[in-house]
Amino acid sequence: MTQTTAQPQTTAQRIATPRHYLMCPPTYFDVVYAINPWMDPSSPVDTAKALAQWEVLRATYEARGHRVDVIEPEPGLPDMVYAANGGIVVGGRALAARFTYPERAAEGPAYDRWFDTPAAQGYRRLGEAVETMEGEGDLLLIGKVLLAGTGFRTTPAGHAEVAERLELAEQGIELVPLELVDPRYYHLDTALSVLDDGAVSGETVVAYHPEAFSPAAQETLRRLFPDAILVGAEDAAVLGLNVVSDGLHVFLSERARDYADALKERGFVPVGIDLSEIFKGGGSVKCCTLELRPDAAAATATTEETPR
Ligand SMILES: CN(C)C(=N)NCCC[C@H](N)C(=O)O
Repeated sequence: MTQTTAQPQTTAQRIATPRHYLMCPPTYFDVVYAINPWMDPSSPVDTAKALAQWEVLRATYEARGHRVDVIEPEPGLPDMVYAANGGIVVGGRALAARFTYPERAAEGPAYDRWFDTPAAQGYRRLGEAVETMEGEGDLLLIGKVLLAGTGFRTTPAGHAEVAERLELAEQGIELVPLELVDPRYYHLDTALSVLDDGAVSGETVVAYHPEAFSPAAQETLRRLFPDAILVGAEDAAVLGLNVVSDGLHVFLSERARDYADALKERGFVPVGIDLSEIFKGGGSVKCCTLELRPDAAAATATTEETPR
């Protein structure tokens, strides 16, 4: 069970900061192969319903003031809706994914090409990864730490390539590997939510399902985040941890009830979303959302150069 208490556990001020997201409509979404335990090709998918649910998610972000860009979906790539897997963008540097399974291989080049479009102006296109690396599925930034999942998809060599090509050391970012051990939680973002990077509130907050991690990774998480929200089996099993947070609003599966209560106690505003069709492919809110993080230094320089 998710650990909750009756009283608010924080005095920290939660403040939403505007984000830039990339999403891909589920126009060609289907479950025609099984590469994770959630996928059952014999169970029918209602693509029109998936599209309607996805539109609600997009509109919900926009209503909260976030910018959403959309990548053109490609026929024959039914998992392309899971934009978070398409790459990783930190400090304006964009590295496209290299997928584990051949069924998704063509998504890497598709996401890479998007970084050459006018909407991607301001982001530096680094091309595709050479090593296996499934983007924000396994790589979650919190402040100056990049939490990096491994065990099922992204490899340690993929982590090393990310560190080098995104120039993490130069950006003052430390990569922290975390081993996943339960095949249902095959990507880091199915087992851990980044809720607050502490930039505004001064309090870094994550939530995670401890049993999804190796004993060593659990120890690392306890050390880094002693006040984390621990999410129980029931909420984890509806992919409740697969959330997007803007520092105040936490967009998550409407089925993760205890987790939503725990979020309220910590001063967040949970925003429940129904993605029941997209869930059939083994993903939820976060999977549909790639966060694009501009180069803060370049943005500051541009602001300073702008005549008043
Ligand atoms: C949390 N994220 C981004 C994900 N978990 N992605 C969903 C990927 C689903 C796809 N069928 C696959 O197995 O690759």
